[in-house]
Amino acid sequence: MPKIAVLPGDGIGQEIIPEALKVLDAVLKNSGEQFQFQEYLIGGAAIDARGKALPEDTLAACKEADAVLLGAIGGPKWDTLPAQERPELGGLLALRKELELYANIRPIKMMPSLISSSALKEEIVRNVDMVVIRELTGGLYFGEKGRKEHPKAAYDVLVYTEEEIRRIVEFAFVLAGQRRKKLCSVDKANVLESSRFWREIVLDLAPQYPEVEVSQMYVDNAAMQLVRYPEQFDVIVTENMFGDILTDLASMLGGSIGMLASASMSGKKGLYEPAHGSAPDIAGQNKANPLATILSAAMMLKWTFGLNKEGQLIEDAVTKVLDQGYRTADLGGDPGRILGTRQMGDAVVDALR
Ligand SMILES: NC(=O)C1=CN([C@@H]2O[C@H](COP(=O)(O)OP(=O)(O)OC[C@H]3O[C@@H](n4cnc5c(N)ncnc54)[C@H](O)[C@@H]3O)[C@@H](O)[C@H]2O)C=CC1
Ligand SMILES: CC(C)CC(=O)C(=O)O
Ligand SMILES: [Mg+2]
Repeated sequence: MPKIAVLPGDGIGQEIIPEALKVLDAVLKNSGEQFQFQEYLIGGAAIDARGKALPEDTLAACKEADAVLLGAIGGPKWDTLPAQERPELGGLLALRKELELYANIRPIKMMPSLISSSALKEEIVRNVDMVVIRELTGGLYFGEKGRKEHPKAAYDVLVYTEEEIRRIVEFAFVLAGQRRKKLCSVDKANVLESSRFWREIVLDLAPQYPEVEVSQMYVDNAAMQLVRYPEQFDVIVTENMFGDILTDLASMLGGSIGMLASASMSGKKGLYEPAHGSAPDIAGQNKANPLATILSAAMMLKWTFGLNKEGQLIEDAVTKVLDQGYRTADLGGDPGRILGTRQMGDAVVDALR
């Protein structure tokens, strides 16, 4: 039986994961598919219970599992720990590296019923339909970091090997070939040597994908273009930190960070998680939007298990609930139709029936 390691993590991670499990249970029951779900600790919860952010049994279970479903990690309680011990570097980033999840896929698509939730005007966001491919196990987040004395200083090194760039750019070319065949590589090649190297590799690979129209854009311009004219983008491929920042920005085109699902892949194996964090400001209040996690679970069914019909059923159920006017607080809308986290999970389950 396929195994799914479930890692709720911290803050709203504890509230959104049960909703995704509820929805998965409903859709899998109808289809007769069986999976084994097992929960493990990660992040601050693991530090508190076990003294480290990524305990051995969690890592072993994630390596053995066919897929990992994760909520979110981190929070103020653990912010004063040394960087390597924190839930972020010691937990989630260590897990991504251990599982070699180099390709992070973040789809941003305007759902017609959420146009009024977007941060931008209708005519700008109406046709937004893009995927950001973020390199996830290299770059600035994984380079050497440290402090120096005399004079006091701190550093984080941005380094990429040729192989790391090649595999993520190839991944993006292939995906672009399956979509509208437009790839935009985002970098800072006017300043960074690693970006100049990245550009060379993009140009080297481009002739192998003649059907894909490729462009290169500086990251500062890309941030502006995402707000000015987002429908120009089909697939974006970019460095780890650039992708982290640009996708939080782009999430608001689609209505809320609470809608942005993600898959982090290495072959068929994947870790599925919402793009947002543990939202300490609303944790424990039944206010978090569980839809990014529910949509990440749909991505899991499609990308790891090839259950396209079941994944699509979940996506259609989410669309139906939103079309009916139901919202979580982050999406705004009619105050009479604002649901809590659990009630939104229930509404998606109802819509599956
Ligand atoms: N993948 C992960 O586990 C990530 C973890 N983090 C960690 O999370 C903690 C909080 O980080 P922040 O910078 O505040 O980012 P965040 O994404 O947790 O929250 C930013 C803002 O978005 C709101 N928000 C986020 N998700 C939401 C949802 N599902 N529904 C409604 N509103 C939502 C929050 O209430 C907050 O106002 C930090 O410890 C950070 O390191 C941050 C990003 C990703
Ligand atoms: C722990 C963070 C670096 C994670 C994050 O912000 C992200 O993956 O989007
Ligand atoms: Mg982020």
